[in-house]
Amino acid sequence: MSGPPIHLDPAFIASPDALLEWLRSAVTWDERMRARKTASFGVPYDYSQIAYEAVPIPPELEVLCGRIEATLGFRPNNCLLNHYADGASSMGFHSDDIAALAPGTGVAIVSVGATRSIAYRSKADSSLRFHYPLSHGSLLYMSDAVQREWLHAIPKAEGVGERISLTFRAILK
Ligand SMILES: O=C(O)CCC(=O)C(=O)O
Ligand SMILES: [Fe+2]
Repeated sequence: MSGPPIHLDPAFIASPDALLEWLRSAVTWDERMRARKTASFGVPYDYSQIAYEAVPIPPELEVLCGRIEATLGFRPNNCLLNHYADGASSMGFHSDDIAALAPGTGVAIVSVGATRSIAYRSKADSSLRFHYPLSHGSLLYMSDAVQREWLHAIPKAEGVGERISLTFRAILK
């Protein structure tokens, strides 16, 4: 049985330490969500029942939008950050809202900090499960087809430190 047709590049970011340092110093975190801290840059976006206002994308993230465009063929206009303080911070099984995305685009996730696993469960057969490590500096791409056919989650992990995920989308305006 084959897993979800994801694209995973474990070494997409040349200097992930510098990106993590910049995020730690520059980002003002939103604490409206109980499970983890978030922050949104770019066009307004409603995610998980929270409305994020428009915030200019800083140059440090625009560079990544350009690299994602060169690699995946679409330019994101929103970057939603998730801060997992430690292994107790997690995200349950879900699929992302694809109705809000530009046609033919998906969700690109850059990870920095502690390696966490992303778990997939088939919507058609819940016994069909896969997981992949999201390492410091990696890029994961999930097409709209992945979202239609699979759920994904970031399970709890014992004894790991801080991780930040940067989720890039081309939101329809
Ligand atoms: O933190 C991650 O890598 C997963 C993020 C995610 O699934 C989401 O923001 O919808
Ligand atoms: Fe997601």
